[in-house]
This record gives sequence, structure tokens and C-alpha cells, in this order.
Amino acid sequence: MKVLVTDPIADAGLDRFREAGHEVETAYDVEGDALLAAVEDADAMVVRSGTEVTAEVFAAAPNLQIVGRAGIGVDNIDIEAATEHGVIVANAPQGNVRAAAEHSVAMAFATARSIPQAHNRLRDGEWAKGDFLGTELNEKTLGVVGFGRVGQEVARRLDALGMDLVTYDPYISEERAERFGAELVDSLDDCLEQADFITIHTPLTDETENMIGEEEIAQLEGGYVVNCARGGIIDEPALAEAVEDGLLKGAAIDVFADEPVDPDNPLLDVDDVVVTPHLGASTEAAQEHVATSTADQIIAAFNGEPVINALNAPSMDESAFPAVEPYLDLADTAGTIAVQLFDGHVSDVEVTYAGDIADHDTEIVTATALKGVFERAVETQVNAVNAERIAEERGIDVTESKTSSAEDFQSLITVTVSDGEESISVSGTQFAGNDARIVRIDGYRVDAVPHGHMLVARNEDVPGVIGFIGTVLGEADVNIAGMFNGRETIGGEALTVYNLDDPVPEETVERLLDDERVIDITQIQLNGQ
Ligand SMILES: NC(=O)c1ccc[n+]([C@@H]2O[C@H](COP(=O)([O-])OP(=O)(O)OC[C@H]3O[C@@H](n4cnc5c(N)ncnc54)[C@H](O)[C@@H]3O)[C@@H](O)[C@H]2O)c1
Ligand SMILES: O=C(O)[C@H](O)COP(=O)(O)O
Repeated sequence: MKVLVTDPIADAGLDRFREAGHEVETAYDVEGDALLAAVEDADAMVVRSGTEVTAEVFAAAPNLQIVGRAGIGVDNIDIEAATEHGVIVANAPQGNVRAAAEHSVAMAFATARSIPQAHNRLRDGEWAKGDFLGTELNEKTLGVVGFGRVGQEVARRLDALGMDLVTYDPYISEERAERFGAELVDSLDDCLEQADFITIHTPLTDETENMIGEEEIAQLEGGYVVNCARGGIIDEPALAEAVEDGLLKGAAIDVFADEPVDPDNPLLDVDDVVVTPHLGASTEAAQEHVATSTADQIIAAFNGEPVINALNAPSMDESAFPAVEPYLDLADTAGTIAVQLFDGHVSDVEVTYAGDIADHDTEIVTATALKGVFERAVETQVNAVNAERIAEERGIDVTESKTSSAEDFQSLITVTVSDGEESISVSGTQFAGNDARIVRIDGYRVDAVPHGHMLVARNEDVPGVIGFIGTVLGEADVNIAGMFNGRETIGGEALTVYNLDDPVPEETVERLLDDERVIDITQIQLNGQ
């Protein structure tokens, strides 16, 4: 597989790919047409915040399976477009949390004690001791906006340094805030009014974009702002003006609305604003961690294993995967057989789990069954990432049901497709040793190996019909490798599944259908064969 790395990551991550036998191409600072050309034959991409992974990038990368974000923020990746194209997006949300928290604390001290400004003056030969009278963090109130992984780690550290904590985060509980010694307030206004320092730790979303504007800044009068989350959350000209005018005592900013930051950005021109070039995650430990975690997830995706931090695909606990893995191909096959045998317009898909498999998280199995149903019907690549979306777009209802009883099987998966009136069900199981079998089609008990060329015949249950079908196939030089006949009542209707060594020519199918004892013939094409 070819892995395109477009932002610098630690060597440990690059080595993981090479050790696993994959090709690594690094192309830093590429954009526009150069990026589209570079991604053309890539099976995976690794990015940090420096690469905009747009819908055009996905459209230009037909082989792309996964984009790994060696870090947390994914606001530079069009996840909607990724899902459309069936591409997994995964990040590394743990590896740089401590680095970002430490940088936020460092930035709070840097602005409160004017460390960079004093440093510069001294380097210029000035002993400006009298010009810098700082603010202690001790006994001040810290307002943490966004109390997720980084926000909590910042709270923990600054609590230990004697700060009082309030937090604004509409998506956490009071208990969670209390566990970190913080008071959860109801509004951003409450937070700003109480705080001497605010530190931002939300993602950049439609809701948080420009969340801190002129009015909000005014409420923090005499205070400090730290932003090591994302540019675009704070109105940059308004912040620059507030610090310049002395409304705020200072600000420390690691992230900018446009990066690399424009030299004309007003924040770069204000003495009491401390700036760093998006360094929150830039420690050796963090970079090694996010690079290896991202590489491991990409390699897992290549191997068809679960991607732990996938943001747009069914994810699952690594330890739970072995129990469901054997059912993935089976679900795909049951879905593809069901849809090929069904004559109507599919409006509903039901995936039923019976027996042991019902005790497991089957989200990824259901998504794979949907892939089986849709793979032949849509133009785009279908996989577990976008199958649910494809169903939704087509107005198809998907249900998953579970029951403990699996007849005499240990586990049974049934995929039923229906148009609301008529339906067809296909059930499969795994016998010992990963021996997959289709054991029921439309109520008929069968025992078919889902492999190669399959033909499903419905015929009258009368003497001679199976011999007739065998003879016609033989005359067309199609060898029967195996067959299984199921029927409900003697002399009624029967269903026979044939495993064949070759596909059946169309004229041979017509010849079979010309016989009045043959009700229907369907050649099944299995996915990936
Ligand atoms: N400067 C850096 O190098 C650096 C490093 C790591 C993370 N980050 C950034 O830090 C931010 C936080 O990362 P994280 O891992 O803690 O994310 P997280 O998802 O764990 O936490 C984000 C928190 O923000 C809250 N939130 C969302 N919308 C909100 C709103 N409108 N108002 C208030 N709270 C809101 C969420 O409920 C959540 O608790 C992200 O933007 C991330 O990209 C930057
Ligand atoms: O979201 C993140 O992980 C940080 O902002 C780090 O971004 P970077 O990997 O571009 O340094």
C-alpha cells in the first residue's frame, strides 16, 4: 500500500509503515494541483493541521481508504466528503493532550509575567526590571471554555497552582466539572464575568466560530485570554484592539484563523500579546505518540481490522473484534445474495443476529451487510464507512434485531431485503474452522458454500427437473462443483443452489427458463470474486 504523508510526523510513525511493508511518500507543503497529483495513487494519507483535505482531494484519490490525522483537530478535513467516498477519517486524540495542556499553562504564565517581552528587552541589552509588574495566577479565577480532554488537564494543573476554576461547556455534567474542582456555569457570559483568565479548549465548529467577539472580550475587562485550541474561535482584530487599548491585560495565542499566520495579522503587532506558531502539540513525546498511533490505525485499516479512533466509520473495541470478524464476509455475502434474488425495489433492510453473535457489538457487521446489498447498485465505492449513509440517501430503512435462539446453529445472521410487501431473506452461519455456509434462502433450508459462481434455481418439485438442469449445464460445458436442494413440501416448490466452476452463458439460462418446470433462475455474483 502507498501512504502519502503531507505534514511532518515523527520518524517512529514512518518506520511503522515501512516495517509493515508499506511504501511511504512524503510531500510536505503541497497544495492545489500538486496535492491532487500526489494523492492520485495513495491508499492512505497522513496529515496534521497543515493540509486541507477537501472534497477535491477525495475525488482525486480513487484508491484512498483512510486519512490519518496525527493529532486531534480535524477541522482541516472534509469528513462529509470522506464519508461520501467511503474513506475513513481517524485521529489520534490522546497523544498530544498533555503537551497541549502544558503549553496552555506555559502561555498563561508567559502572558501574566510578560516572559517573552522581558526576554527580548534583555536580549536587546536593556535591564527593564521596572517595566514588568506581573499578575500571579494564584487565587485568580480561571474560566475554562470547553472542558474536554485538554481543558480538564489544564484545569487539573492550574487548580494545583492555586487558581479557582469555573467552566463553560454545554455538553458535560456538573459532576464531571466538580471532579476536577471546577464549577460548571450555564453560559459563556457567566464564565467571562467571573474569570480573570480564560483559556479556550473547544473544537472549531459552526457553533464555536467567532464565539469570543468584541462583546465577550469586554466582559473579561482587566483579564487575560489564552487560546491554544483553534484560530477562528476568537475574533482576532477585536482581541488585538482590546489588548492594545488596555481593556485586557494580555493574551497568549498559539493558533490562528489562517495558518501559517499572515505577517500583517494585528495580533503580531501588539506588545502584550504573546504568540507561538501552533506549538501546542510540538513535544517529542506527543509527536512520537500521535505518529505511531496514526500509523497503527492505518495499518489496521489496510488489514481490515477496526480503526479505533475512526470518526466516520463503525468503530469497535479491538478486543471485541475477533468475535465478529468471521461474520463480516458472511454478512456481505448474505446481503449480496438477498438483493440479487429480490425482484422488487428495496425499501427496507433488516439484519438479524441469533445465538452467540447477538451478544456482541454488531454495528460493523450490519454496515458490512449493507455494503453487500448496495455494492452492485451504486456507482461509488461502497464500504462499511458509507453504507449507512447510502441507505439513508436512498430512503431505505435499516433495522438490526437480535435474538438468543439460533435454531440448531451457534450463531446465525439473516439479511432480509423487502419493498414493504414482498421480501427475501438469506441466512448464513460459520461452522468450526471459519467454514461459512448459507443455510437458508427465502425459508428453504440449504447448505451452500458461498464461493465462486453460484446459481439459484426455483423449480417445481417433480422428478427429472434436477437432471434436466444438470444436463443443460453440462451441454454448456459448465461443471457443477456442488449443489444443495431444499423444498418445503413434496411436489411443491423447491430451491436449488449450485456451485459452478464457470459462469452460465445467458442463452443457457434462457434455455433453462424455457422449461415450464423451472420457475426462476438467478446467477449470483459474489462481491470480490
Ligand atoms: N494547539 C495545539 O497544538 C493543540 C493540541 C491539541 C489540541 N488542540 C485543540 O484543542 C481543542 C480541544 O481538544 P480536546 O482534545 O480537548 O477536544 P475534546 O473534544 O476532548 O474537548 C472539546 C470540548 O469542547 C466542548 N465544546 C464543544 N462545543 C462547545 C461550545 N460551543 N461551548 C463550550 N464548549 C464546547 C465539548 O463539549 C468538549 O468537552 C481542539 O480544538 C483541538 O484541536 C490544539
Ligand atoms: O489538533 C491538534 O492535534 C493540534 O492542534 C496539533 O496540530 P499539529 O499536529 O498541526 O501541530
